Amino acid sequence: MNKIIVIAPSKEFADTVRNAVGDSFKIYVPENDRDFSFKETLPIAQCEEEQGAEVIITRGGQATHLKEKVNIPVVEVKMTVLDILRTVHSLKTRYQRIGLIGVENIICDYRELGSYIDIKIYPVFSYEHDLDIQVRQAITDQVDFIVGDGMSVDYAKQFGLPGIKLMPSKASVQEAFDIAENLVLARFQERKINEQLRMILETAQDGIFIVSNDTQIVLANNRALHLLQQEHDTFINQPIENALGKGSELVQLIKGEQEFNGEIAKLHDLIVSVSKRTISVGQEKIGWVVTLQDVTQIQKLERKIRRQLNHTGFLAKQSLSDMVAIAPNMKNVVEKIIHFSQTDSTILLQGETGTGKELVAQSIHNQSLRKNRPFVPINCGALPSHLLESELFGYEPGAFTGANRNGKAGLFELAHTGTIFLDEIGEIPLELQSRLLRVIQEREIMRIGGSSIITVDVRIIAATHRNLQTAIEEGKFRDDLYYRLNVLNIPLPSLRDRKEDIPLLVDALLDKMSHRYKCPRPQLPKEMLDTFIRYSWPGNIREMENILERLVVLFQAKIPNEVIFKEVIEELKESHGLSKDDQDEHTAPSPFLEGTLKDMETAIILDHLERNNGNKDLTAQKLGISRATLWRKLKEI
Ligand SMILES: Nc1ncnc2c1ncn2[C@@H]1O[C@H](COP(=O)(O)OP(=O)(O)OP(=O)(O)O)[C@@H](O)[C@H]1O
Repeated sequence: MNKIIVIAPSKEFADTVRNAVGDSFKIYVPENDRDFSFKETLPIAQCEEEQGAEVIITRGGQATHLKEKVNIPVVEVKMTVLDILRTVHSLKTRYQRIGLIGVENIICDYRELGSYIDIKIYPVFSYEHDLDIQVRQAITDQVDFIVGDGMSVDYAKQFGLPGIKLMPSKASVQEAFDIAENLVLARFQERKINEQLRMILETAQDGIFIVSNDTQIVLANNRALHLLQQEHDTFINQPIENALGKGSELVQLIKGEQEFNGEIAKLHDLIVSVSKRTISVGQEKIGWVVTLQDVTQIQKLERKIRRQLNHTGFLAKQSLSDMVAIAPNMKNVVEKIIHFSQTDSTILLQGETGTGKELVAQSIHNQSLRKNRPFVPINCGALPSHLLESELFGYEPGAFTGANRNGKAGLFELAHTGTIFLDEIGEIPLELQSRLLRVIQEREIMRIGGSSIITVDVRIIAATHRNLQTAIEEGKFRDDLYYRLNVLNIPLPSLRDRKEDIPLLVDALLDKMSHRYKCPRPQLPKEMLDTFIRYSWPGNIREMENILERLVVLFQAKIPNEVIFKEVIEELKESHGLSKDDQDEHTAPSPFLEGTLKDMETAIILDHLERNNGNKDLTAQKLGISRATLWRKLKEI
C-alpha cells in the first residue's frame, strides 16, 4: 500500500520530483500537456484516501484546494524566493519586461520580492476571479514574458503571452518528502496509541463513555452501548439529555459537577453501579468519564453462590443486623466482631448457654471476606469421640467397619476457604485434642486410614460455655490447645448483665416468632415486662426465645390472654431465676427500664439519637434495626 502519493499538477513538476527523489512512490501526472484541473485531482485524492494513503504531496493551487477537501494531510512542495530569483535571473538578458504571476503560495513573498528586483507582479487569489484580470493587466503593462504557476502560465499563453512555469528546487522537494515521512510515522504512533486505548475500552467488563464539558457524548465502548441500549451512530456526538432522556435517573446523576463512585441507578430492567471521574489536561477540565457496572449480574452470582451453599447446608444465615446490642458490654462485642472479622486469626467465644455464641460466629463469617464460602458448624459435645473424629477429619474407603465404602470428606475439608465453627470445644475428648492442635498449627489434615496430607484454608472459631482454665487445671483440656484457640477472645455477657437489651430483644423475638407462626404479635402487659427485666435468665436469650415462642403459640389457642400471662409470670417468679432481691418491688430501676415496653423502647431510641447527634443511619445501625424500622418507630413516638 502506498502511504505517500504525489499528485503532480504538471508533467514538468513530475520530472522535478523524480529528479529529486527517484520514482519509488506512486505519482499521478496529467496525460496531456495541460496541468491537472481541480476537478481531475479531487477524485484521485479521495480515492487514495479511501484506499489508505496517509499523505498527499502536491504544490501550489492544488495544495490549497485539496487541503480543504480531504481528511489526510496534504504536504505542499514550497517555492523558495531563491527558486524564483534563479528563474527570473536566467531570463533577464533575453526579456525586457518580465511578469511574475500566480497563486500566493507559488509566488511566495512577492510583495518584498518586487522591491528588490525589477519585475512586475500579478498575484492571483482565485483562478476563477483574478486570473483573467491579471493576465489582461500584464498585456496592458506590455509584459513580454511571464513566469508563474502552471495554470496561470497556460492561461496567459492563450493570449499569446509566452512564459515559463516555476519549478521548485531539489531541496524543496526533498524537504516535502521528509515532512511527509515524519507525518506517516506520527500518524502510525497516534493510531497505535488509539488502538491500544480502544482495546482497553473494548475488553473492559464495565460500560465506559466519555462526556465533554458541554455534555456531549464523545466516545463509548460497546459494553456501554449494550447496557444503555443505544446504537453507536445515534449515541455519539449527542447531548446526554437527548441520548438518554432528559428526566432519566442516569442523566440526573451524571449532570452535576461532582465526581462520585458506585452510585446505584436503575437502567431499563438492570441495576447499575455508576461512577464519574473528571478528565483534565493539565489544569484544564475537558470532560468526564462515566463507568457503568451491571450489578444485576453480581447480585445473580451472589444469589447463585448462596443457593449452592444453602444446598450443602453450610450457610451462615445470621449476621450483625440480626443482633440486638445496645448495652455497653454488647457494643464492645459488636466492635470486636467488626474488627476480628477482617483478620484470619482463630477466635474463642466464651459465654453461658444461649448468650448468642453461634450468632456471633455467623456474624463474623458474614462480615468477613469468606462470606460467600462455607460456614461449617459442628457441636463437639454432641458426638461420641470416634464419630466426632471421622466427622472432623473424614476417612478413606474401608477405614473401619461400617464406614461408607467411598470414604468421606471431613468437615475441615468441607469448610475449605470458609469458616469452621467448633461449638462446645470444651467437650472435645483429650485424645482428639492433640489432633485438633496439629490441624490448627499446620492447617493440614489426614483422613482416618489415609496416608496423604490435605492442606486446608479454614478460619477457626471455637466456642464454649465452660471455664477452660478450670478444665486445664482439672487435666481435661490441653493448655497448648487453649492458647492456640484463644488468639482472639470474645466473652459474651449473660442476659442479666445486659438488661438494657431486654425490651428490644423482646420486641425482635416477638417479631421473629409471629413471623414464624404467621400470626399477630401479642402485646405484653407491663407486669410481664417488669418480670422479664427482673428475671435472671439462666438460659439467656434462648430461654427468652422459648418463652416468647410459647406465648405466641398460646395466643392462637382459645385461652384468655390474662390467664396465659399470669401463668408465665408465676412460672418465672417461682423459678430459681428470680431471686429474693429481684422480686423486691423497690429494686432501683434503670432509667431505661421504666414504663411499658413501648416507653422503654422510646427512651432507648431517643437516647441513641441524642448520642449520635441526630444521625439516623448511625442510630439505626447501632440499634441493630433497619433505617425504615427506625423511621416507623420515630413516627409512632
Ligand atoms: N444479641 C442477640 N440479638 C438477637 N438475638 C439473639 C442475640 N443473641 C442470641 N440471639 C438469639 O438467641 C438464640 C440463641 O443464640 P445462639 O444459639 O447463638 O446461642 P449460643 O450461645 O450459641 O447457645 P448454646 O450455648 O446453647 O449453643 C438464637 O436464636 C439467636 O438468634
